[in-house]
Amino acid sequence: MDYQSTLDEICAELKPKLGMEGAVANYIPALARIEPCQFGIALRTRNGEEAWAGDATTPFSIQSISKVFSLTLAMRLVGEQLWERIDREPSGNPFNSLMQLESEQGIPRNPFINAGAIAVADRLISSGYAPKTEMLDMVSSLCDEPIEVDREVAASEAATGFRNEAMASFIKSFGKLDNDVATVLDLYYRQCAIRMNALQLARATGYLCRDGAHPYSGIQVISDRQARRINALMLTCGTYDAAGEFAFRIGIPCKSGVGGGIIAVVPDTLSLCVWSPALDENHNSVLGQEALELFANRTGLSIF
Ligand SMILES: NC(=O)CC[C@H](N)C(=O)O
Repeated sequence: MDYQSTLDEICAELKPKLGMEGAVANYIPALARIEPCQFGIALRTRNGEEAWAGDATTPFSIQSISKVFSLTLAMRLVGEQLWERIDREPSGNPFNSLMQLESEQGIPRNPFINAGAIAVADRLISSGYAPKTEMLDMVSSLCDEPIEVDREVAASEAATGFRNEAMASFIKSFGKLDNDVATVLDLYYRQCAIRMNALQLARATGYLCRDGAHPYSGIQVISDRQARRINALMLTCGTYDAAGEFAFRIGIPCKSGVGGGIIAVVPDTLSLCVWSPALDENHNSVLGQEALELFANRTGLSIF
C-alpha cells in the first residue's frame, strides 16, 4: 500500500480546515499558548516502513498518551496484581471525572482516565520503579531518539492540578493509594509532560502492532498477550467518553491526549500518530479524529 500518498492526501484535505473548529486545552496554562493551526501525521509499519506528512516532526506534549507507556511499565513491573486496584471498563465519563470513584470504592474504571493513571503511578512507585528515568529510558529506546520532559508543562500542571489532587486524595481515602499524594502526582505530571513528535510516537508505539516486540531490537517489551490487552483497552477506553464514537467512526484502537495527539494501532500491521492541538468537547483532537476516519476508510484498516 502507498502509505505516503495516503498521508499526503489526508494532510492536503485537512489543511484548509485548520483553525475552523475546536480549541486548545486551556486548563493547563502552558498548553493554552500552543498555536492551534498545526497538523501532523506519521506511521510506521510492522516491517519498519515509514511515512509522514505535515508537522510530523514538531514536538508536542504527549499528555494522556503517556498512560499507554505507564500501563506498559506497570504490566511489566507489577503484573496481574495491578488489576486489584484498577478496573477495565469504559467510564462513559470525562477523563477527569470523580463521580464513579465514590460508588466504586476508589477503584478507577480503567487505566486510561486520570484516576486510573494516578493509581497506575502509585503501583509503579511501590514496585521500586525509578521515577526520574524509567519511562524516559523506555520511550527513548522505543523511538531510538533521546526524549525529555517539558519541565514548564509539568510545573504548570502541578500548579493548577486541583482536580487530580482531589482524585488522588479520594482514592487514598479508600485505602487504595499507598504512596503520598504529592509523590504520586509528581510522577504523573512528569509522564504527561513528556515531549515527542508524531513520528517519534508512531515509532515508539510499534511494539503494540508487533505482538509486544521492540520496534527496532525485536526484544519483547511486554508479552503478546499483554500487548493485545493494551490494544483492547485503547479501543474501549482510550478516548474517554468518546470511545464508542471512535470505534463506530474509526474502528482502530486509539489513545488521545489533551496536547492534541492521538496514537492508533492496527494490530500486526502498523502504528500511527496524528497531532492537531484544537480539541472537541470530549478533549479529543478534532482534525486528529477526522484524519483517522479518512485513513481507516481509505486503507480499509479498521479492525472490524
Ligand atoms: N486527557 C489528558 O490528556 C489529561 C492529562 C492531563 N495531564 C491531566 O491530568 O489533566
